[in-house]
Amino acid sequence: MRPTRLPMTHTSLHLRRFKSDKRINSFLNRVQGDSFVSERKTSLYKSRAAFKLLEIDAAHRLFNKNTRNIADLGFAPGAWTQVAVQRLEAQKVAYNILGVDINPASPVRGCHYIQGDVTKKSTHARIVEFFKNRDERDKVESAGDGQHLDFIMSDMMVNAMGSGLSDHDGNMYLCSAALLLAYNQLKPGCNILLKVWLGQELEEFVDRMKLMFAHVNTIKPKASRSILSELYVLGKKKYDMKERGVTIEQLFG
Ligand SMILES: C[S@@+](CC[C@H](N)C(=O)[O-])C[C@H]1O[C@@H](n2cnc3c(N)ncnc32)[C@H](O)[C@@H]1O
Repeated sequence: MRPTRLPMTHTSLHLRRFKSDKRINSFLNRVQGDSFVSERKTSLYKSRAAFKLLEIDAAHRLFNKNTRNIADLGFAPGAWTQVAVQRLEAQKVAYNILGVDINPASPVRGCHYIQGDVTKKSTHARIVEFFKNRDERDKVESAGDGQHLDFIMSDMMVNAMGSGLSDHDGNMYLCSAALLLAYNQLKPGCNILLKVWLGQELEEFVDRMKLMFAHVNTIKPKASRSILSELYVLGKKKYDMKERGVTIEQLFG
């Protein structure tokens, strides 16, 4: 009998990372017993990541009438954008959501997507251009020094196979790139949500965030598997960097 082939879902793509049958079986056992994966199969979300964001939103009200311009960094396959759309449409908020991912992806209906590496200056320039054009079209004034973003969410994670960095180091690098975008483009008073990976640089990273945000919370959603070193950090109410005298050098060395 021919072996049953798994469909090419996100899960099966992950399976390519496991070399032995033993590791594949142990992964499958874990995933098959995971209620959030079962829930995803019956929901419309593109990945189980949606449930983490739904949980954080339920506790912190991330999406509201003041979150019009949103950058979704590490967008693919798009579940976080789906959640944002759902939450904003429920509140009748007009939105501009731009998904950015280093890998190819399809945009979510009503939103936009660009393929780009968030650690590259050129990608930041494309993000700024997108929101600048949207604000001009919608006749919305930018804040401070031409800031356009109302919320940044980043679920970015390095591909351990290709980056040559450890999960923690790679993740810290991505988070710094997201924080730099926030320094330059997030409006004062606005929030950022970042996926972080436990490790030795995390404390220092959170301290840096405290120079930028009035409140910084560390969150472990139930939907994030407990065995993973994954956490989320929410920076709330960005300070006005100029007014506070916080320089880019202080933050990024
Ligand atoms: C956990 S997945 C994100 C899942 C997504 N939040 C969702 O709801 O569907 C992490 C994503 O980060 C992306 N990523 C990793 N490094 C990146 C980089 N340098 N720039 C942009 N995206 C990156 C990966 O391609 C991957 O799609």
